[in-house]
Amino acid sequence: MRWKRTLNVVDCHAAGESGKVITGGVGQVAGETMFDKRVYLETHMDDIRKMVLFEPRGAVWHNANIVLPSNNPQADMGYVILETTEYPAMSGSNTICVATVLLETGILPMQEPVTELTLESPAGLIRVRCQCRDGKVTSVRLVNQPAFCYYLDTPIEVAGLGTVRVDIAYGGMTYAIVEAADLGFSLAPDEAHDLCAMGQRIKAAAVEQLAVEHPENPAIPGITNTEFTGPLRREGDRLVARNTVVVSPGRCDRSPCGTGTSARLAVIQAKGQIKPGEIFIHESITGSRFTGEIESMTRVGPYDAVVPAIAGQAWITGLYQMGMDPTDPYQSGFTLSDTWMDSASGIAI
Ligand SMILES: O=C(O)[C@H]1NCC[C@@H]1O
Repeated sequence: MRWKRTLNVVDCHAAGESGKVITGGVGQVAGETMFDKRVYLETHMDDIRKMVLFEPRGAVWHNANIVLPSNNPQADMGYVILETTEYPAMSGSNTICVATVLLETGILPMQEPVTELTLESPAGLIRVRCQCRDGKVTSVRLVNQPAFCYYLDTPIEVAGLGTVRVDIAYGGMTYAIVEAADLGFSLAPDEAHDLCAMGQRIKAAAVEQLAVEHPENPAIPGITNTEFTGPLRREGDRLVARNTVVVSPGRCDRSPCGTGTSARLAVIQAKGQIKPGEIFIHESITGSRFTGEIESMTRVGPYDAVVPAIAGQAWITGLYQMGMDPTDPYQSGFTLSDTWMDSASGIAI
């Protein structure tokens, strides 16, 4: 056997959502910042993302992260996030997996009961506070880059559905946010397939009808996900709500989605439904939970923005080497529209 590439992979999930962490085997990635490295990976090394996430090695619900040394003197480590259709600037579930793997595999030293880290994501520095006990990371709380709303309660025309009211918000990824009940959904697990089909149509209409551009970095991808939200309710002194994010190319996030939670915090703050410091429990379609909170308010270009903090837990599920045999016909992997909903049936995208 002679592999032309060998990656060291730690399989992990945060609240049910996959977040593989690639700890070695990628080699040099050019660029000063993690955003530069993200661009370099996308333009020169995208075969790695396809190898890891496309079939036959990956699946539509897989995500991955490449851990890289950071040039920022404030950062303990950097990482670039790889998803099935994009390289997001930020991801909550993936960041929780990265912090957990860095500490639980000893790449960075763990201090009990609390380890503070600063990680450089493509979106910028992320401060992370990990609760640790007996060698296990029991909670990761990250302070995300600012989240803000591009549009609130804006009507769009969706093929076959008519007029749908959406909020468009950025939380590290850009979301078209809709009330699930407006479209007849309760966010039950058996609705996942129908939510994905409808979510993709809403996203396509939003992309076509509502322009977005991140004011500080126009290279950040535009609207790529639809977030279906359940009603916001009070339980004691906490706000609680259910949601599901339909991640491109059309599958439900298994976790409550950290960037989706950040975007929702921006929306409910703008609508006067939450104040800084109040605890917001966001529940996924699988029943898993993240805790959200607005740390402070800020501005991003012309927009009022929230600085969101998101907390959740991750678990390592495997540790192995993934290889590429030079005679393997699927060097760039493939996708099939049975599970890769919006992909061409047949072969690689
Ligand atoms: O937690 C999040 O932000 C995400 N989970 C998978 C898709 C998003 O990156």
